[in-house]
Amino acid sequence: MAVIIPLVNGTSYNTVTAHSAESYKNTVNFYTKFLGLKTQSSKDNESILTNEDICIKIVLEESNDGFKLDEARFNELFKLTARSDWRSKVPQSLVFNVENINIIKDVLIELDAPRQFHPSELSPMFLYTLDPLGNVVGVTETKNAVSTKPMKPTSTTSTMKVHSSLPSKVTSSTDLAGQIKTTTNYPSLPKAKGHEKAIAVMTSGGDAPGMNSNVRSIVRSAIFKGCQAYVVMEGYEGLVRGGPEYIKQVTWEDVRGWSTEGGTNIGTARCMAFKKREGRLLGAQHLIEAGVDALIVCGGDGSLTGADLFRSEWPSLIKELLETKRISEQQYTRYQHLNICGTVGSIDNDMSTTDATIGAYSALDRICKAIDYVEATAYSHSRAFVVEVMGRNCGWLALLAGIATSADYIFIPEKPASSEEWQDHMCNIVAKHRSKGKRTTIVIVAEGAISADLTPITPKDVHKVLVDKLGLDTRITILGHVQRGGTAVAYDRVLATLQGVEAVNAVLDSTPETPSPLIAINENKIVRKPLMDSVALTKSVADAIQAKDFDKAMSLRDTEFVEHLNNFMAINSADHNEPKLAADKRLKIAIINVGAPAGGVNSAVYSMATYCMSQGHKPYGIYNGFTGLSRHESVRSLNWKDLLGWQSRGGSELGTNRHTPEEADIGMVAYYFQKYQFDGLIIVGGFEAFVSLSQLERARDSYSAFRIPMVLIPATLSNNVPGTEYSLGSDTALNALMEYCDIVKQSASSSRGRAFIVETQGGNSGYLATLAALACGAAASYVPEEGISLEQLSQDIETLSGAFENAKGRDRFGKIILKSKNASKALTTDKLAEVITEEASGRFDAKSALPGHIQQGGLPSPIDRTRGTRFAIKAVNFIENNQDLIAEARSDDGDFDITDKQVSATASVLGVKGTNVVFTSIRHLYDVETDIAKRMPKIIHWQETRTIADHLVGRKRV
Ligand SMILES: Nc1ncnc2c1ncn2[C@@H]1O[C@H](COP(=O)(O)OP(=O)(O)OP(=O)(O)O)[C@@H](O)[C@H]1O
Ligand SMILES: O=P(O)(O)OC[C@H]1O[C@](O)(CO)[C@@H](O)[C@@H]1O
Ligand SMILES: [Mg+2]
Repeated sequence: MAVIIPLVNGTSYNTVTAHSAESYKNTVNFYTKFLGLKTQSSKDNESILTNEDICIKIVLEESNDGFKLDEARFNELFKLTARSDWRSKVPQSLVFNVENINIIKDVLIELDAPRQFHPSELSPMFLYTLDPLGNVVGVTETKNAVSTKPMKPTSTTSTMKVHSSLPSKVTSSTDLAGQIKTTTNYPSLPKAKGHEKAIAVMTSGGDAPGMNSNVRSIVRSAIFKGCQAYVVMEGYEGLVRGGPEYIKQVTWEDVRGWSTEGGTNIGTARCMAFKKREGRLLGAQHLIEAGVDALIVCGGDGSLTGADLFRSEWPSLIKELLETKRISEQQYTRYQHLNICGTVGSIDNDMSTTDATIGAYSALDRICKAIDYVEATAYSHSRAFVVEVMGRNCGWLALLAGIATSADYIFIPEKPASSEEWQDHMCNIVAKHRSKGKRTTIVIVAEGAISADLTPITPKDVHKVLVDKLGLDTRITILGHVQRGGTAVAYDRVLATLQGVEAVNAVLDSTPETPSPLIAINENKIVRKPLMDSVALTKSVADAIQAKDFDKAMSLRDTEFVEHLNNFMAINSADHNEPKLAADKRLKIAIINVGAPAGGVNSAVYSMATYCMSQGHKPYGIYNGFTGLSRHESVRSLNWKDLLGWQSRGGSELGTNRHTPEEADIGMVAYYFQKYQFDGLIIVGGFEAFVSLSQLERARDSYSAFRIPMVLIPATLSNNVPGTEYSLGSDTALNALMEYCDIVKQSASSSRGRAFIVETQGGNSGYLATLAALACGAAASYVPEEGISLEQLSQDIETLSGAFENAKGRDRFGKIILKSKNASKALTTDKLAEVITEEASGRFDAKSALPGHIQQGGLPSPIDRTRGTRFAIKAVNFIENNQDLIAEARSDDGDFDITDKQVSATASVLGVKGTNVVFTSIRHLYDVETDIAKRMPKIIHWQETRTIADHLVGRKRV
């Protein structure tokens, strides 16, 4: 056995996997004792350890081999003496004296120079392989890919640089050379050998944008893992019909370019025959005839209900097939278990246990754009519009569109009212909005909208009420199938791609005992859920609606759905209903933008203000950042009418700049905080906003005006704010960049032998480049976290040349490469294009393409708008909830004494982490989790995405 001990520089974190409880404990001890790392967080089977330079995650996996390393052994193996520059300001360099290397047994050390040095400064990386007695039997110089050859033990003492690597598992020393460069900690994609399964994918039900990305990802992941990939054409219809025309084996090339295409290229259907047992019997027979071992179904609640039924009936189906001699004894034995998995693809977002279904955000995007357009003509004529959106049994599209466009009223099946109630309620709200000076009225009706007695509410019904009771000039717009059309938004492409990879993993992990999985997303994490439970829960919502138990239906919907609905009702009734809170609970809350503009910032301000109004608080806007405040006292009370339309606008209506309070004059900032007696502050912005919050928190000792709850809503296209995996604006930016890439890719395709190098913004963060590469199927991406090594560049040019030669003038061969502006100081984007063209020696050429500030986006994406609302309301709640805590810290004589807990709870960053939305103390984030010099969090949450993006385009890593 061998174990790899990785160390990593500050830009990322590595995962060390221990395979027994004891080695887990010892590994943790090792890092804490010898390297002085501190526990940042820990669970039973996982510890994250950091200091200012390193962040390592140690994970205990199930013991598979009884492998152990005890502490004494570690001591023996590693007499590590940290050199004096260990904690110096050379964050990427960790230098140790490693003694007694010749007695190292079962241990492999990857030795290398730090990652981000200029290639000319890099020393070679060696890979030592040791025999069971601890002798070094092989050394591989991986930089030049020198093959392993036996050699004598090396000297007992040497000074070496220990390089980062991300080994995900303990592996046999014999095949380490192949494994060492697999640097992933998310869904680990082993090399293509060993699995010989045939994995089929189908799309079913209504098509949804993103289905093609899902199919592409499943096909390529399956092939990558050494499986055969099949597609079932036309949904369940193809299963029922069977044969090679409907169940086809496909190749890597067959799905080229699919991620940019809307609809589903393998066809879909609503198949009545599959609802009957005879249809499913035929389906089982055809799957077995085609030799398919596993089926992945991408479809909505109906399709997955069908899949679940198929799975549960499988034993009886194959028994019948055997008895009627439609399959052989051998086939019966081989296909005992139906290996099935669901990836939820439907625009309706009506499947329980997942926050989003593939296609739902693309449909929402179409809806919001349409309503933004309608809004303009409604304003011109001062008209009302009734807009019908899709969603047969689910109001998600209508609800989210209601929030994203600040519609006046929505009708959804989950929250019906009696006929009289809804008429009065709607007219009341619309009339109040009109009386306050609003010229437009937008009412959104879900296709499945009903009243409390289950009678459908149609756009015509609503139209009649608006005309008859309010006398409004009213029009109806039915959006129809436009909502399902077009290419997928970035979120859906990424979701579909990651879910595809995870679905193949799940299928390969599956045993006859494993419940069939459904691949879901919770907040920002791809997770597996039992298909059967998800189907049952989804059905129970529909049953509750049919039984008119609407409270139950609502309680069975995801908590986020309920949260969105409450938020919509609160901001929609702002300023004309009686405020919720008693007078003594009402606060003065300020909001400010800091940093570059980002999509969703205005939504946050709009929602913060309207929510404050509904609660009874007084919202203030601080215009033009901290300099606006210190120089011009730019504080204005926010009023409802002035904010109309902000929800849908790009940029920053408050005005923004990058100055922190200290740069602006923190004394003046404190003075105005005192003058206006603010009870809480919400900062919306990126890294400068993060630094600003830290400055204000640390200045509480000197300025009592800052002794109030303060919270940061991250908003930056760089998505580099510590404490969160998502920042407002990053989705808008990703979509703007993706659309740009699709266009240049099309141009490259038409020119045949051409690649475009697209330069992305994002400072030192490679987030945009990485995610856009995944969404567009880019041939490569270069990011600041990795730099551009000449070896990798040569390899990429080689791969591209090979691809162009194979293309032989066919279409869909447009190539793009994403490059973060800061990926290399020496290689500018133009230079890179020149170098590639030169090196390609006429086989193809490269051109640079600079989207620049287009990446800030025009209209904010629905994701940024609705999350802006959600975060703003959570931020106000944070300020409300922490008033008492900070009051405790203020003593009578004006001294300020605050515990860590109080800091943490009263000055925090709101963020999405994994499956949760959390508040994290600014002091902790600043001191522990941030690389201030690089303006980056130490932990890069999207690291794994790079590996997947590379695998799916066949990029070879040096
Ligand atoms: N209860 C069921 N038993 C067997 N098959 C089913 C069942 N429900 C649905 N299916 C199969 O799944 C297909 C698609 O279902 P449905 O039309 O409800 O769409 P969906 O998957 O919910 O997607 P969407 O709602 O997005 O259109 C059906 O045409 C049928 O073939
Ligand atoms: O395209 P079809 O078969 O008319 O189905 C329309 C239905 O499909 C969906 O778009 C997806 O389920 C529903 O919102 C809509 O009611
Ligand atoms: Mg459905």
